[in-house]
Amino acid sequence: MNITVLGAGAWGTAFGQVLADAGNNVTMWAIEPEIVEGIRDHHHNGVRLPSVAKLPDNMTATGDRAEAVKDAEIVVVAIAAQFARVALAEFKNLIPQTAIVVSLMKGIERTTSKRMDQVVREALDLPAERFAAVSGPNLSKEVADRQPAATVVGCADLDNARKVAKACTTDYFKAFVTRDVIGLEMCGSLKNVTALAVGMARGAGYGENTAAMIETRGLAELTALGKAAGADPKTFAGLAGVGDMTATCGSPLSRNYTFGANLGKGLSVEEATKASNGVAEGVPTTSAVVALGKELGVATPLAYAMSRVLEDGISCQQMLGLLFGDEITEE
Ligand SMILES: NC(=O)C1=CN([C@@H]2O[C@H](COP(=O)(O)OP(=O)(O)OC[C@H]3O[C@@H](n4cnc5c(N)ncnc54)[C@H](OP(=O)(O)O)[C@@H]3O)[C@@H](O)[C@H]2O)C=CC1
Ligand SMILES: O=C(CO)COP(=O)(O)O
Repeated sequence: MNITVLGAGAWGTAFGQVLADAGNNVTMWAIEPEIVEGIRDHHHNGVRLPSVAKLPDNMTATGDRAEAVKDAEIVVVAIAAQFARVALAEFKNLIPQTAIVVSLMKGIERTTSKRMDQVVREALDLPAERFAAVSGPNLSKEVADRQPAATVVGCADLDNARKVAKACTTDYFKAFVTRDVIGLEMCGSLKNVTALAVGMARGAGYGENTAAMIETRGLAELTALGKAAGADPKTFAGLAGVGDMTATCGSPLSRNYTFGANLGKGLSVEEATKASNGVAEGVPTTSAVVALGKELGVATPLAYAMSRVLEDGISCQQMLGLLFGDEITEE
């Protein structure tokens, strides 16, 4: 198949390699000429994925939007979530009417509290059956190293989910399918907020008990919010839920975990942003989750506590103190 990936960041490029390894012709679109030239002329993305010495031969790049998508059967979107709407507006009349559009993004739009399925479909005026989300425990560097991993492809039309899953299946990358797009979106976005908190606790020197407490309460929070948004509770126990929570909250390869760890070590939000090796989606997503919780009538103590860290600079101990009320409750 001809597949175009919009955004040659770490995950966009690593997923592009998966698609190329699966036998597809892959075109990466990027704004920065340095990235385009690197991938097109040298099969290397030295800016965002330097660990891969040589990207596959069936992977090229362009900075021209029309050229990028003109023959695409699948268009994959891997742009930082807060910029997706603006970036996609430029592709609205260029993407073929038959193409399936796949989002790899894990974030909630801060200005609207909308999930990426909503943002992408609104920006491109796309029917539900032509939108798919991909979410799972997929730290980009490990996937780029071709370490065994699995993911979940969600689409309202299960045949289209299968088409996308087949397109990204290799001997090291396995894709499952689901109809639960909302569940995938909620898992991917909210685990980033939890990873910020776990990272912060680790950076402050706390151990396994504290990390497990935050992860478990984070999972409870994302399950409650996801259910209220219309997700299937089963999704939270799967790869995109518990799976991604485990990977992201347990690895310094995660930008969200590392951002949190830097806060825990005493860096300011500004300093942690400067130190970040790519987008930490949990940062802008945190306040969007708090707003979404209010909209859906679901308590979001973890997201609220992290929003106080990000907005008011409260300490790790103060953040942890906000996770629980004073009264004794059932778990
Ligand atoms: N890295 C990972 O392990 C995983 C990441 N994800 C998700 O995938 C998404 C992308 O992540 P990743 O590739 O790692 O992030 P990076 O930080 O490596 O790259 C961000 C990408 O967004 C692009 N971008 C930013 N602003 C704009 C804009 N205004 N217009 C167009 N493009 C823009 C960047 O382009 P430029 O380089 O030109 O600035 C770059 O391609 C995120 O939502 C992330 O949560 C999901 C699973 C795994
Ligand atoms: O989503 C991820 C792994 O599944 C990557 O997490 P980060 O965006 O925090 O690096």
